Amino acid sequence: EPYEDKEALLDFIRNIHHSRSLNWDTNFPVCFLWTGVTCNSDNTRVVALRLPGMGLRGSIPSNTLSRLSSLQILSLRSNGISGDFPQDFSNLRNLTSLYLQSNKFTGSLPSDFSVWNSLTVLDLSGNRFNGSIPPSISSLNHLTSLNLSNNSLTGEIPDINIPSLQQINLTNNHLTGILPNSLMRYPSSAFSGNELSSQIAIPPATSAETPIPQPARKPRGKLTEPAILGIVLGGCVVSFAAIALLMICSYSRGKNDGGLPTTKTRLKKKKKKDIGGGDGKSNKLVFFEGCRLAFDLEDLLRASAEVLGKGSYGTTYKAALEDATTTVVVKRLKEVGVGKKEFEGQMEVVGGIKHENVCPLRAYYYSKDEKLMVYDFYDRGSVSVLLHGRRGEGRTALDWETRMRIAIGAARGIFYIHSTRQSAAKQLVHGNIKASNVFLNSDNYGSINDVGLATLITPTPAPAPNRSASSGYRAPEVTDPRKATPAADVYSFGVLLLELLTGKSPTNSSSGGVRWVNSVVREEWTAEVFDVELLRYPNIEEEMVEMLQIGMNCVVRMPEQRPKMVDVVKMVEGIRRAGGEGRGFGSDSGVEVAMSTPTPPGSDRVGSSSSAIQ
Ligand SMILES: Nc1ncnc2c1ncn2[C@@H]1O[C@H](COP(=O)(O)OP(=O)(O)OP(=O)(O)O)[C@@H](O)[C@H]1O
Repeated sequence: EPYEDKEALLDFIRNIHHSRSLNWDTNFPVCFLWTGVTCNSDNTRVVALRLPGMGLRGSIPSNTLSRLSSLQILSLRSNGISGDFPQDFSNLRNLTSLYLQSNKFTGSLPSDFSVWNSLTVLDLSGNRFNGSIPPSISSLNHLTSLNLSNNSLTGEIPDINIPSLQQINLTNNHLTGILPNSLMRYPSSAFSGNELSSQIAIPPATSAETPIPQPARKPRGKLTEPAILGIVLGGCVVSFAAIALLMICSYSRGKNDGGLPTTKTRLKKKKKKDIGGGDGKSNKLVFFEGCRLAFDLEDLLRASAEVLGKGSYGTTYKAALEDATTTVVVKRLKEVGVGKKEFEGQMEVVGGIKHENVCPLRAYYYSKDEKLMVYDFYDRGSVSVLLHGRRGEGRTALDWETRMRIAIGAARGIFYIHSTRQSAAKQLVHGNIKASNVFLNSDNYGSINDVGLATLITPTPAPAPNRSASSGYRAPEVTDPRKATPAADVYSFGVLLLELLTGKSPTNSSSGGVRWVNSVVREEWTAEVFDVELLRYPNIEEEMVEMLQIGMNCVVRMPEQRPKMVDVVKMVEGIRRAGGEGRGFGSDSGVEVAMSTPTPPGSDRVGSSSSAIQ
């Protein structure tokens, strides 16, 4: 814990009015749970404080934030803070980014800027600062962005000769005189709205900031491969899925149904040789309780099937029956690295899970040569498809509400999985959390698929473009996915959150996605980091910033420093609560829901520390 910084933060918040509630509870770990606070890697110091739009009012109490001497990023933008620029901020010598824009600061700018010689971004726009621009500002020789627009600054513009400075905006002040030579290289619109002598022609622009280029979005081709495979393999696949299902169902139903017509028996014999490996008699499709698959062999004979995709664990098929109401997904596993007993034991645990945020496993099949799993078909596709499918082609954007529900549902589902026992001695872990394994349940909340597979299967490289499909989500300490830990799932969930926020898939560039977010967050180019599709929704910025912080907490490098899933659920549910606008999410009690769900057969619940934090 950063004890001294914690005291400084408490002194600050107790002495300033804030209309939005903050979860700065002294019992919560500052570095993991406190809204807006980011710590260094060993959690001894606070390095960033971001409280945009928290309804802060009045002046900043002296000798509070100035004690955060390791602070690098300070954002208090979009509040109603008044009073002078805090003199004691001169103690914040490590500041790299200072965002105080859109407040009600008055008085003159600090006279000696040289104390912040690490500063790269300075935004004091949209306040009521007056007086002149201090020449000492030109000593900030790391500055890349300076925005003093929309204040009441007077006097001449000093010589600001900073080679690193890329953006400058001094518009809408009362500056006079002529523009110094050192600033001639910037667009004249950067100085409009002043009373400068007519040495330069000033176009009537309102914002003069050089637009930050949007990161190029690569076309996402995730759907094309299954489509192509579907076409290429169509013929044989249709027969495979239909025949496989036919055959396995005939095993399971043959006895009950009192025999099969001749034609089907012939098929049965054929498949027995093909996939049963001669031991077909003892193998059958095992349906789980609650499975209402209303198909029979006739239907299956006519079923059309297509490849949905090839993953690291095998090939996934969609099998649609002719009645147009029954569609199932069959996953054909390869390289199962465990024996029949262990496989069946695991399937019983997974099949026993009944939770609204975990996709149900309907049935499985095991023989020496063939291992199949049967799931419901989700016709809207995975979260990966919803997020990245058909970008730029008039697709329906995935709205913020749904992204929040995906995050909350996925968190609850993972927490439930972690609360289930794989065996008497072992907690169940997912091991392969990623957007293509999350679907929407009937309430549009996230639901986790592929439970229990990672630990069973010897991973083999999936075909491109899926080759690195899991690696962008994989925690750095995981070398063998079969040995994933709960903390590794937390990491992968963090990547999923960042993906929901940025609209960017981590799958194409190994951990590049996260590194990208990290670098952008450091600069707090907020509008840049978030998915452009989200910019159209009003009043969600604070929620996005909060989700971003949770994501960042989950992807810290050291596994023991990541929050536990029980806390993640509360944090994600708390995003909306923090907004305090009465727009909650149902019971908003995923933890409690999970805890009170009946124990799945064959699995004991692991105790949880959920009561520790309320
Ligand atoms: N029940 C389902 N309903 C609809 N689509 C599904 C279902 N199960 C899987 N898919 C989709 O089929 C495709 C292939 O899935 P599969 O699980 O084989 O590979 P993956 O998720 O890409 O990788 P991995 O094998 O590592 O999980 C994915 O796009 C996935 O989202």
